[in-house]
Amino acid sequence: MTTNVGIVGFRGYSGMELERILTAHSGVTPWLLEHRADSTQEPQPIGHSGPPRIPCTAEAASDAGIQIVFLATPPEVSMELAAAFVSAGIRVVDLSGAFRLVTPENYKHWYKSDHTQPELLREAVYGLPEFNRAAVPQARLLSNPGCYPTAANLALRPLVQAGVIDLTRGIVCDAKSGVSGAGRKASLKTAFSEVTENFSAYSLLDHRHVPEVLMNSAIQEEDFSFTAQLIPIHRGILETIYFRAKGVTTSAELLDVYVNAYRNEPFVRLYPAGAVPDLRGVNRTNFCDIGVRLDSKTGRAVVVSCIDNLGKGAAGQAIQNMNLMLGFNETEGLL
Ligand SMILES: NC(=O)C1=CN([C@@H]2O[C@H](COP(=O)(O)OP(=O)(O)OC[C@H]3O[C@@H](n4cnc5c(N)ncnc54)[C@H](OP(=O)(O)O)[C@@H]3O)[C@@H](O)[C@H]2O)C=CC1
Ligand SMILES: CC(=O)N[C@@H](CCC(=O)OP(=O)(O)O)C(=O)O
Repeated sequence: MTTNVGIVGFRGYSGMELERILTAHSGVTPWLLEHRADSTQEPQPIGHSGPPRIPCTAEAASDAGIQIVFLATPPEVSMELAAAFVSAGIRVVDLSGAFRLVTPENYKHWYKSDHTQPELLREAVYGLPEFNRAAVPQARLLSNPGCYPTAANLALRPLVQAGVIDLTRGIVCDAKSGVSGAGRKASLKTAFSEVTENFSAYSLLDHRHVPEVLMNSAIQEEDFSFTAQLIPIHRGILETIYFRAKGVTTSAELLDVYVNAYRNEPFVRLYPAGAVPDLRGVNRTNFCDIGVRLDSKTGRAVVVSCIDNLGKGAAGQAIQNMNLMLGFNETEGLL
């Protein structure tokens, strides 16, 4: 007997990745929730029509016995759908930024539009299991973290908590993302000729993922500089994080902070002191790979944190959260 789960936004990049992983998951059966019948119907190979499709309504999902719905949709769409599903007693895992920022004012400031579901926003559980695993199983509305913040928070929070960053000298997070991070919808920014053999920075000083890093790693805005950049690859996020160390003098000591924090974490992999991970190592996985180097003479430190934006940055992490919500082994379907 498997549990029925639904995917809205299954034609998008995160939705497709959800379908791919959930199809191979031993405990669930995915259903596709069709939000509009006029969307392009992509041809299916003969004999491989994929999961069943039903209309994207709470009623149809209830009739199909769906327990959890994944929303791989833009934030304004997620807000409305989350309200409808939650009030029908169907749990939601939302992949958008709609429910990550705690207050409607903060949401409006960074996402430039009003929040239409302030009560649900208060109730939502932020699902970065490495930091708040205990709250995830009971969530009715699970807010899946953003891609850049996942890589940044997994790298920064243990170091801030251990007090080994000299915050008075600032942190610089130089972040690079593959083009799938911008979604599948056609745009000039992501057109092949704009992206290929190119490399560009965007959203300088006001990227909407900044507050998500600050609130989860207890860093002040004035101490954190973040720049998002687009690199000509399909998937992957690599963040190079620079700071001055405090109270530790070797790469091994800095690495030890991570070893202690992530000893029992199945999805955070640490590289030996001085060695660094790369994007190929995390491609199509739910891992976050971290490497560190500290210059003993000057105290300058560099951390490299890598994820697949569609894996640990979106669908993989959403399924890790689903596993906790449904009482499965946390790694089911993901290793
Ligand atoms: N891409 C990434 O790396 C990450 C994305 N996210 C977030 O996850 C969400 C999905 O992202 P991504 O997969 O990249 O986006 P895509 O642009 O690839 O896909 C968006 C999906 O949303 C659907 N959609 C659009 N409008 C509506 C609507 N009015 N009602 C219902 N469905 C709608 C689209 O359907 P159709 O195709 O039929 O138009 C499409 O399937 C976004 O909020 C994004 O910010 C979060 C972390 C990482
Ligand atoms: C390369 C690229 O454009 N990446 C996107 C990732 C943001 C994203 O997915 O946004 P939410 O999860 O917060 O909705 C961006 O920088 O806006």
